[in-house]
Amino acid sequence: MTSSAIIPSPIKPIATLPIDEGLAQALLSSLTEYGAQLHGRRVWLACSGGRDSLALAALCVQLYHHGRLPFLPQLLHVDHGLQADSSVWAQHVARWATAQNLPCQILRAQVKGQDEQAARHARYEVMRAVLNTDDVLMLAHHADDQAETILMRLIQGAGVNGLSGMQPWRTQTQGGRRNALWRPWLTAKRSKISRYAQRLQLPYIDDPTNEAGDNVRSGLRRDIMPVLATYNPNVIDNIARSAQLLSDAQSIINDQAIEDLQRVAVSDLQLASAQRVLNIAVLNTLSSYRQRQLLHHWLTQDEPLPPTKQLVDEVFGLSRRQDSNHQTALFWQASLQSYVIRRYRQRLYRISSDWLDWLTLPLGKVEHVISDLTDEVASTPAIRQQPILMTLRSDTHFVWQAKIWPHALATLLGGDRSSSATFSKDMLIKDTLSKGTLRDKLANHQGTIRLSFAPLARQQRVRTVSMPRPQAGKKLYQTLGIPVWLRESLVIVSVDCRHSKDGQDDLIENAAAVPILLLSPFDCWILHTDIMRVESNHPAAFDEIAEGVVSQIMIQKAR
Ligand SMILES: Nc1ncnc2c1ncn2[C@@H]1O[C@H](COP(=O)(O)OP(=O)(O)OP(=O)(O)O)[C@@H](O)[C@H]1O
Repeated sequence: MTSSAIIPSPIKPIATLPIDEGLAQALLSSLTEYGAQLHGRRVWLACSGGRDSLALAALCVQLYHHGRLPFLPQLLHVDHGLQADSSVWAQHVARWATAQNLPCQILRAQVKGQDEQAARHARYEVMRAVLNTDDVLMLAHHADDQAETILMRLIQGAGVNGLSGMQPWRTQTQGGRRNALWRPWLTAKRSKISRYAQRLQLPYIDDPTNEAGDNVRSGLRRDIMPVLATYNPNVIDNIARSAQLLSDAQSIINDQAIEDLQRVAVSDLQLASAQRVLNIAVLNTLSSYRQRQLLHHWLTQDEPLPPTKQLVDEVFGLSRRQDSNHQTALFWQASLQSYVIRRYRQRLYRISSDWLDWLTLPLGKVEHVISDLTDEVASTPAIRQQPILMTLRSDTHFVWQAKIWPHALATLLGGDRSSSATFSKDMLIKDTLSKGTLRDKLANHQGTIRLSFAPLARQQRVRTVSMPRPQAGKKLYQTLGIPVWLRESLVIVSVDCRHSKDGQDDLIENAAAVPILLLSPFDCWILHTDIMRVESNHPAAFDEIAEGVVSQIMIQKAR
């Protein structure tokens, strides 16, 4: 309730007045249906002070007083501060609650904008801040509200989900906290609630805009619903029944989309809400209506509101393209954050703008010195489990750490004698360099080994063990299948060796750092060098040497 209202007559206690059995049944049967979810949870009631929510609060008081309701909800009233007298309404609700022995909290919302939508948004925001995880918030929406909602959505072109109307029970998670909205009166008619409120002489606040007809909802209420009732007096119940049927249909669609998504999502490239990836080839095995449904579901993950049909159609179109132009980027400003949807090769990416921004942050140079690889690799299994962890890039949203496993590194460099590697000494690359060279030192683990991590320069030529010759820039990205947005996030890991001279560590003369690995946040490639004992047909044996670990930092909103 946001507009000027009429402040009503005196307040009377209602606990012992007669109960409306029809309305009580509506509430109690919803209580039975959601009893398991309600068990042990704190229940609040959002009370505008209007007829419906005051009547629901009154019924709760009465049923509780008669021992038919096991809890008494606490009232939450939101003062939108949009009208000069809104604080007077707030005081009125608080006084009524006190007279009924109902706990009540008055909250002040900061509304950005003037319309109903802005007020509703601000209202839920401020109420959510009060709710603890798993709390339940009762709303007084009723069958007439439901019918109006469905008609409104119908003329806006909603799909099955929208035409399912408001759900009697809906859980929502935001900022890491989960709570539930409960609408126990969706089967109760407005006319019944009005009669009940009058019988109890409830001092509700009358909001004249409800009947003014100057917005879509009140226009439908005033002009359309009475006309529809002349065709079928059960119009409200019938629309509610259609909504229920569509709600069941939506559940089936959701189950199907979840099942399809499990097959089509590329799970090793998922990064919570930052990056979600689909395999287009698998997507194409589904019928086109299931593909569209899956895309709708895929886009909506991590978001409270679905994308438009137009966006789903555009993403569908993108997934169908066969050409090698990967420049198309579809932008989606969703409720919680914005995303870009892109296609690269046979994959579809939904990338959050936080993640895209993070991918452009500069990469620092970092080093790690291993004093004795054989010590780090010592044969106890526990130590073998300890990776070298290097932070390559981090901000308040994401941290990228490279994990290097010393035992795999030792094996790769050719000298882990404790390793049970399948490679024999014979497989070491032929020793053509003189004693005391870097390779020799690495192979014998004399002195210390320095690992350095530096961004891959665009013109830097690199040869992975599966490439016949070194490549740089675009050619390299294409060979390795690195999408455009990951190209500033490539790191070269190099190794060089110091040897002990009079107890001092010194860099070996002319022993330049040798690049051994190329890392991206999701991949690791072993590079071809003559110091390593890996041959191109055996790269898989060293898969375990390194991995990129990117963690998403969940920023909890301060309460
Ligand atoms: N200012 C408010 N403070 C707390 N809850 C509210 C407020 N406004 C609305 N609500 C809750 O949201 C529900 C739906 O809002 P809506 O705007 O349709 O209600 P209303 O017509 O203003 O009030 P009512 O439903 O109480 O007659 C209400 O039934 C009530 O539970």
